Amino acid sequence: MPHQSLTRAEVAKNNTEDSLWLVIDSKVYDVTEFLAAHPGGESVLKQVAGQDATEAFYNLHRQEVLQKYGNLCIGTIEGEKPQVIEHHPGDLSVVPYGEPTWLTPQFKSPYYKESHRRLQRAMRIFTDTYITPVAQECERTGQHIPQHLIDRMSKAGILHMRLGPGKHLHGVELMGGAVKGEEFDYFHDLIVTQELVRANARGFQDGNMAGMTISLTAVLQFANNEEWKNKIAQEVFSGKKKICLAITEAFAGSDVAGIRTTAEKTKDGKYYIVNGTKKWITNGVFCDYFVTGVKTDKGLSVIVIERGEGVETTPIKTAYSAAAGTTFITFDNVKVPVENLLGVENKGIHVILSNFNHERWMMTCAVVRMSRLVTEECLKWSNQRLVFGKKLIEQPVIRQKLAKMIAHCEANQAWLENITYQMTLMPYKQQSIHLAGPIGLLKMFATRSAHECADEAVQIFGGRALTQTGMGRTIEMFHRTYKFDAILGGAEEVLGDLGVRQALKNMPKSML
Ligand code: HEM
Repeated sequence: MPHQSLTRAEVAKNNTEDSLWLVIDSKVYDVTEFLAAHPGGESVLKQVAGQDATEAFYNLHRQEVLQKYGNLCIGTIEGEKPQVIEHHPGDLSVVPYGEPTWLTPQFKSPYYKESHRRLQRAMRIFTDTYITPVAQECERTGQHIPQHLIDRMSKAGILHMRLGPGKHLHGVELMGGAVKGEEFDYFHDLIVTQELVRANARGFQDGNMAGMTISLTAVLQFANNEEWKNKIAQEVFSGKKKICLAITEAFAGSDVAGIRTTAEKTKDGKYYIVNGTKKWITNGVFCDYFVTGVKTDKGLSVIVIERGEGVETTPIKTAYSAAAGTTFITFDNVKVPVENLLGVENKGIHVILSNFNHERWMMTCAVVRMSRLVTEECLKWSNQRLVFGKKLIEQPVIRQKLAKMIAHCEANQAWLENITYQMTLMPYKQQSIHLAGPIGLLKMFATRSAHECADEAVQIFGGRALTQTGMGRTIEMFHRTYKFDAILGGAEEVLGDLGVRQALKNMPKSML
């Protein structure tokens, strides 16, 4: 039926299961054929046949449901204009606190320049258009990221940007010229991470090349052979090959020095023979290269192992989607050329530690943004949900919960931006000296905040926060997965301790 102008009287006539129309936000929907397929059942629709069902609908559904089922819409009520704001790719949230202050029109920020704003706009459109639909599908099915999306991200320079500022960005076209590679700083880096998170799929978020962000950096920084380094960089940045970091073992998590995988040199000194296992390796299932922590004769070393004979990867079932590609790896007499060593033999701890700050900072960017998304969901839901005859938000106890969540999000983003600003002014070595502690404390606090936000959000959403589809699905996912941020990249307790120990190094020797 063509889209038409209809009167409420005409709608009212279509009130049987043979022809069942209803009005939602001044638009008319013919749900006759949809009755049997409606996830909420037939009877509820029959109860509002021929009537205005706007209030009932928004009490139970997200606006996106109407966008998805747009084909059921047959017209608009004569002389009326729909009130509901539809989301278009690239749109900023209109929910208070739905965006950080620098993206809120009435506020200013000293940190962001025009190139940051251009990049943010380009990343938001890209994420909304290309990443979110794939992310949602993969999160649900557990499929790994498809090659076509990797290729598209590679072309847009997103894979390059994920590694943070550096020479690898020079001369690379980034998001159609939104920012020059030479100008790319840690605020651009923050923007890329925070925009990608909005795809709202925690397992996929890690499945989307998280392994690369923490392992290719080590190759670029510590490879001993320029030609070999460029080959790997080219293969990975073009999306043809995948790479991940393989440090953690059943025997050693945060205690990196405790790893047991061994690499013994052959008699001719040309190869390492690697034996051992790795656990919880993000992306490992689909990777070609493994930047691996091993025990050599006098200490810890890091070598790049290529998938081949003796390398076996099996998926590990975790609390988040299999889209992350979390793996158990077995190395069984794997022959690795000694040229694949990164940095200096037995000094691998430097290679591993040098990566940590950026990883932890990136994880903080992500969890802080995700906490905001959850807070935004709670604000929307409380303003839409009717219980005990009034909106949820009219209950003071709900407003208290929202206040706490907002305060955590704002505090974390402000601290994050402060640290990011320091990072833009310090070379990487200085960052390790001065910022390892503050970044550790920030990540610890951000995941404690995530814990608070997840807990309050579940109480606000009730049963829907325990359901993987429908209104509460974002809350259910966040509550199930925020611990990944609290454990990966250094557990909260380890990072808190690091922060205080680093601070103590700067305590004056004399008593104060
Ligand atoms: C064009 C009209 C409608 C469409 C396309 C639609 C679609 C859906 C979808 C996709 C769901 C699954 C949950 C979700 O994804 O959010 C759902 C659930 C539900 N729907 Fe509808 N719906 C429509 C109208 C209505 C109306 C008018 C009512 C009530 C009068 C209603 C009552 C329900 C109920 C009770 C559920 C279960 C929700 C829960 O327990 O969380 N639906 N609907």
